[in-house]
Amino acid sequence: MLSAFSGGDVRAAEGPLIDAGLGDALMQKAAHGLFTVVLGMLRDGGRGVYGATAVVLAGSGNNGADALYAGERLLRRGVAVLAVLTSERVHAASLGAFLRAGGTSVRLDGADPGALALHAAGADVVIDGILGTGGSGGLRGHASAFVEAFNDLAGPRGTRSALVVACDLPSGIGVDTGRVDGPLLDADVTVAFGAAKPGLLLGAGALAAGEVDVVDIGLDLAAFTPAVRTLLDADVAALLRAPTPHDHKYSRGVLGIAAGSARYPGAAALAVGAALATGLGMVRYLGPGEVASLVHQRNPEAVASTGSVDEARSQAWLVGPGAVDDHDQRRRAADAIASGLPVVVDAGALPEVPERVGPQVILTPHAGELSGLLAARGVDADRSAIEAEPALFALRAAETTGATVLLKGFTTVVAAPSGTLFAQTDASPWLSTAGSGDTLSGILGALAATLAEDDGAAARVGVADEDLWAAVAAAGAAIHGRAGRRAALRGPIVVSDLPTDIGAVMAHLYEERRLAAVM
Ligand SMILES: NC(=O)C1=CN([C@@H]2O[C@H](COP(=O)(O)OP(=O)(O)OC[C@H]3O[C@@H](n4cnc5c(N)ncnc54)[C@H](OP(=O)(O)O)[C@@H]3O)[C@@H](O)[C@H]2O)[C@@H](O)CC1
Ligand SMILES: Nc1ncnc2c1ncn2[C@@H]1O[C@H](COP(=O)(O)OP(=O)(O)O)[C@@H](O)[C@H]1O
Ligand SMILES: [K+]
Repeated sequence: MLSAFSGGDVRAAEGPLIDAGLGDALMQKAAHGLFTVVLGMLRDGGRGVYGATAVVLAGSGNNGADALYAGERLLRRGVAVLAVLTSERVHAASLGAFLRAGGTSVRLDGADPGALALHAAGADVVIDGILGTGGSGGLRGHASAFVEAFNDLAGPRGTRSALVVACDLPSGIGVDTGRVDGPLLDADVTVAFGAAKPGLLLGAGALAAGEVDVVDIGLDLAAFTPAVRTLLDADVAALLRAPTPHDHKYSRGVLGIAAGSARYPGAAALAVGAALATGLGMVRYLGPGEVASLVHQRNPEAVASTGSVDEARSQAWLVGPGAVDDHDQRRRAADAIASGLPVVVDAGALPEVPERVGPQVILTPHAGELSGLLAARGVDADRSAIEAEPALFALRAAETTGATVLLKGFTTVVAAPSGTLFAQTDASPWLSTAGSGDTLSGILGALAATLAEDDGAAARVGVADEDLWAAVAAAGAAIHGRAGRRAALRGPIVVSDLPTDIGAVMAHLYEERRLAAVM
């Protein structure tokens, strides 16, 4: 599990060490970690170390100091390093050490930002030490002009020649929110000190951070609660429930699915296919006969009926994908939500959610649907406001409804009503295609059905019982994202092919768990 701690908590954890006179040692550890990552990137990129060129962007605070001390270490390995001082003030000791090691520095104010940006764009590595956890709001003044010029000249990440390494976080992102106001340097790698910060895992901040590498600087965060968590493969694998020789189809978990309608029959087929590929005892499909026929063309193993929720005994429910303008499907959605069983509520069923439910109800809105859900409860937030601060609004919805809320997007944010947050950035943008959400809901439904009666599941993944459904939702997003990445290797994603990739991801996860057990 990757756990992110708020900027305030990381500072509080540093407090006793700084009081004990270890502040400088912490900074040296941070700088050493940053230096080590940069060395690795130069070597892996085939650029070599001796004779390489680097630009250190150093702001007024300790973040600039970390970057300058890393620059000092690079100089001693034969890298030519220019420090661009982005503020009027600079940490004197680190600049002194940098200059004594043979570095050159230039102040951004008074210099031509375009010329410096051109130099940086031609360097092998740019270290972004403009702002760290002490920053507030987007980049301002000279730093902002420099970054805009660099982005214009160097081009987007992935195509530019300079590697950008963010020191602790990409300067200018909201440390705790991932909110981005104004220009930023998109990092290839972010080297986070002591712990990841929430902004590295959320929304636009996660996009800017690139790969996140956490360097241990000796902080003890045991007394603090993570602000955001990301499940890694091992966590998802630990959560899964594999069939045992004593199982039969009913004990493995039955998922009832009330999805699809005359208008959108395909959504039902996609959700059923994804649920079966995730693995479970049985899918009971409830819906119009013509939709059931379509489901059966692809998945004859689904058991279909036109009956009610009460007549279809299941361990969990999935309601809503493609279910619009259909009175019977609306009634099934309301009944499933009222059943007290775990239920995944998507798309057309979201308006059926009553004022107050429990965390076993997993809502799966995208930003537009969340806007509608909140508006119906007197909270005014349009789509762009939600996209700018996804965690804030997912939490708001979870607190207001009592449900677990999975907010879809580039990063999937899951909020439990307890306040626990997960963020998953496993997906490929190729997943942004119609029907993709229907497969996510099928995966979630299958996980819910297999884990509904598994008392040990929360402990296996290391969360409190009350947060089990949030962890299940995060695991579903991880599986969906991984399957999407795998599918995208073949070309643009065709959602109806995704079950093959879901099955392969599940096989990989079970294998990971088997290996973990024998180690
Ligand atoms: N503490 C420790 O022991 C350790 C800490 N560590 C490191 O310290 C970092 C935190 O350092 P920090 O607290 O000095 O804050 P940091 O972000 O570098 O600078 C803040 C200054 O920037 C300015 N400013 C603010 N907003 C701005 C804006 N939008 N645009 C432009 N300027 C802006 C503002 O100055 P002002 O503008 O007021 O002059 C403010 O005072 C942390 O991320 C990690 O890297 C590691 O070494 C491990 C040990
Ligand atoms: N830019 C993106 N990068 C990665 N995944 C994305 C992106 N945009 C959307 N997704 C994912 O694609 C799916 C889209 O779901 P949704 O909007 O409900 O589609 P539909 O209703 O057509 O099935 C969600 O799982 C979402 O997280
Ligand atoms: K930074």
